[in-house]
Amino acid sequence: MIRFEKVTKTYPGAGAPALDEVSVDVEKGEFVFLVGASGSGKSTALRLVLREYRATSGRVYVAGKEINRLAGWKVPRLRRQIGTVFQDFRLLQSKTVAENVAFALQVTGKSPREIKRLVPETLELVGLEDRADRLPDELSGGEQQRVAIARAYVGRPMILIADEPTGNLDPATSVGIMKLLDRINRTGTTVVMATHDHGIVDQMRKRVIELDHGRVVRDEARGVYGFSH
Ligand SMILES: Nc1ncnc2c1ncn2[C@@H]1O[C@H](COP(=O)(O)OP(=O)(O)OP(=O)(O)O)[C@@H](O)[C@H]1O
Repeated sequence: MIRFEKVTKTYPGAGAPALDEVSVDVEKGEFVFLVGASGSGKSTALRLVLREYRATSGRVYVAGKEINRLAGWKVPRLRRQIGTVFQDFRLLQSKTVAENVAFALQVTGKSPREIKRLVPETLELVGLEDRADRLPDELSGGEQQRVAIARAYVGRPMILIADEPTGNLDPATSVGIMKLLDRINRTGTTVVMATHDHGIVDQMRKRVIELDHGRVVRDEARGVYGFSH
């Protein structure tokens, strides 16, 4: 589903590359934690998958397509197949929960009928059916992150990318968010999550890929966060 072949990304003006000849292969339906110290290249790897940047060298494949070569006008279609969740939720503050989730479908041109079906279904999946008409600032952090996950998932993407999704949440709330991501993964969605959260990684026992100065230094099935951090 996601394949990096000797991918190097050097930001303009930077000395060392942010990613240095990274090769990894993530199969459809996998759940992968991306770990490593701050600055090790995790976000850069995720942004390459979204074609926010192009690799300086090497190849990035998403669903079999080499996305460095993708024409600019095809990038929105690529991104529609990838849901994204971030540490800071990024909800539209003037829209209700249901409107935030619906908006993700409206911009992709889904019909009002489809939207009417998918939004309540997805809010139920994330356990927020009774919050549909609230505004984001009337919700707890954990609830806001559930809205963000609903918005990321409502279009049924092939891939869900989560960059520090539990970074602003307490441990108990984080566990709930992880259960939700696990449930989404079980529907067949490939999940890649960058995190500093030792507790979560150790508890979930999923594949762990560790980056250090832009290089893959560990890739383990059912791994733990690691001992060196
Ligand atoms: N837009 C950018 N322009 C220049 N350098 C950048 C840019 N984004 C990241 N970098 C550099 O690339 C390296 C990798 O950064 P990246 O954000 O990918 O790391 P990270 O592992 O996600 O870190 P964190 O855990 O703090 O989010 C760092 O040295 C960073 O300073």
